[in-house]
Amino acid sequence: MTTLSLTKVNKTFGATHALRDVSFDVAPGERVALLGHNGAGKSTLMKIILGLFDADADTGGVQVVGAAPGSAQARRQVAYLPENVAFHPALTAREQIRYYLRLRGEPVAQADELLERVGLGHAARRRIGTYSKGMRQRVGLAQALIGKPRLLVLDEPTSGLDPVSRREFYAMLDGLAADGASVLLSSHALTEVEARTDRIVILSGGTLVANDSLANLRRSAALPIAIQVTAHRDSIDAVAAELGGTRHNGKMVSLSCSHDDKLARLGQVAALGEVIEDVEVLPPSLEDLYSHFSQRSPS
Ligand SMILES: Nc1ncnc2c1ncn2[C@@H]1O[C@H](COP(=O)(O)OP(=O)(O)OP(=O)(O)O)[C@@H](O)[C@H]1O
Repeated sequence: MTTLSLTKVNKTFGATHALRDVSFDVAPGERVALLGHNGAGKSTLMKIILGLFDADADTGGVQVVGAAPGSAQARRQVAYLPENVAFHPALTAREQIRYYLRLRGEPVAQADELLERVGLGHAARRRIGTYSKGMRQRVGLAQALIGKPRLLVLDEPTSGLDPVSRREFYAMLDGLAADGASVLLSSHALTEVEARTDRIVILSGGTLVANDSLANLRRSAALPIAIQVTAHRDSIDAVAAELGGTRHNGKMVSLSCSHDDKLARLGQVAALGEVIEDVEVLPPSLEDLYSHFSQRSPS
């Protein structure tokens, strides 16, 4: 069974068509990045999944762990982490998580294990008012993990975190996904989701314009691949004459080719033998793909 199933979801606010016929599924254990420019419809879609907004009547369907969004069954299985979490500054993380456990009818003894799991075991008895933003975000994740949710909906979960905290945050998500939880996260930080998610969904002006793995998006976009060839210094003229391309800094030649021509182009480079010092193949980045697909959006 899919964890999340969206079929032709529509949402209008007066004259604003925030979502138009958006359809995609999320499977158990899948990590899906939801991308889109400001106002693309990401938060609206998340709020529909959480049952905070109703989709329009002409929507095909929304199933959250097999139930209607916002129903008691769906709410038990879905966790939400907003971009900016707010907790009582005078409480310790342990007190705060125990409080939420009590509200959810779960044993309060789980608090220590949850905080340990998000890397806050050492600070569990410190007041949240003394925490950094990254630590507060971890308290939010510990709260989201109460009741072992099957779907985690995370709105810009790493915004404002430093690079190390971001990496640690994604490592925690990897562990949760490996245990079978599905993750749907929105982000504007393209480079970090590039490596840490299984599938990319791009919304543009409320319309879904891409929904696939990075590898498949690269194939379907067919954007040029860059090859950077570094020659030994006294050989650069010969290398440039043989390969063409653009010369840089007296040592390097940049080539651009299609996916289908890549191996033939690399063969030409390899045939030059010892005059080549190094070769780097740079596939289109998620940023390139994002611009490509976002611009293709129907108006
Ligand atoms: N409660 C609301 N009332 C009226 N219009 C709304 C409401 N919520 C969202 N919208 C509009 O719907 C569109 C989609 O907004 P949404 O907040 O979903 O975008 P987003 O992709 O989350 O943007 P951001 O990256 O800036 O958070 C926007 O045009 C927004 O102005």
